[in-house]
Amino acid sequence: MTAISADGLSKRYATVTALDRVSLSVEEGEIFGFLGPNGAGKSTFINILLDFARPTDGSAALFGNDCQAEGVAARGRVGVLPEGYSVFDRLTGRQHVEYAVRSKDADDEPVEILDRVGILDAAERQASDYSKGMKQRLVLGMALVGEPDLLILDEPTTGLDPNGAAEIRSILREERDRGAAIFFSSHILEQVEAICDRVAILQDGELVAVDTIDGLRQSIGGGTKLLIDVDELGDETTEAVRGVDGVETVTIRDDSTLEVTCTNDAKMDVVVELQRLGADVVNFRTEEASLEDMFVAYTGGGRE
Ligand SMILES: Nc1ncnc2c1ncn2[C@@H]1O[C@H](COP(=O)(O)OP(=O)(O)OP(=O)(O)O)[C@@H](O)[C@H]1O
Repeated sequence: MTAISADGLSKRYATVTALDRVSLSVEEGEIFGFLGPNGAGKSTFINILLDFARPTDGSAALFGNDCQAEGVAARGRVGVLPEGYSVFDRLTGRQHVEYAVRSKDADDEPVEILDRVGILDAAERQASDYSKGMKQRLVLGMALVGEPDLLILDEPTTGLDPNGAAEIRSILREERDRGAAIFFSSHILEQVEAICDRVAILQDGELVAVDTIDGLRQSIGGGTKLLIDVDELGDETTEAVRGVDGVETVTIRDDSTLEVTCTNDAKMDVVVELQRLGADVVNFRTEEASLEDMFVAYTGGGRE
């Protein structure tokens, strides 16, 4: 079933178009990554899903329930890790999860949830004394209560050490494998690349790409990037390569290596252009394009 569907969703503030006719859908059983530079409109999109903000045009639905007109029903099957979450001052970790179990009318065992998110040892401590990463694990644990059919997570791994981030990724995979949809925004491209089935890239309120990671790779040049070592690199060389038909991005690595993402057809043209400029090509190899390369290709350089 479709977990999230947005249809021509727009949000305008006085002088800013935060979202511009965004249409997308997220299905149950998939992990969907939501990427975009600062100010692209990611939080606005999530806020409309949760009915913290109202769209100017278009509509959004969760499991077929309109997020605004049927907000309570829409959010009934959803677990949320919001952007600016906070914890209650005097409650322990266990009491937080007990509260989530009661308010969702669920039957989860709080101790099992705390164990799953790796903070069982701190179950009886006041959550206000938890570290940032522990608070984040706690709020994620509360989101998992009641086996939601959709998890909406804002930056679920920020603030966690690498082992912690890997643990959270494996929880998200387990949730996906039991059939839930996971929709999350992230600054950490490597993490999105590691677990997402599909990715959306948002820029200036517009969706510039929605695809699998492999699909994005194909569309920016057959999935490869060229690494060309040249004896001398000047601005004019970079500019000339940028002007070759089919070239998407050109960056310089370590002063003497050109990194070029381009269509398959353009690969030879790049080398021919370098020779025409009199550059001495010392070495030439290809590498799989990373999500970061694709993000740069789609957004023209902005990175969160
Ligand atoms: N309440 C508001 N009033 C006016 N403008 C707003 C409001 N909320 C958001 N905006 C503007 O809408 C645009 C999108 O903001 P949004 O917070 O959705 O971006 P974001 O992609 O979540 O960014 P970040 O990664 O920095 O959190 C920005 O230009 C922002 O200034």
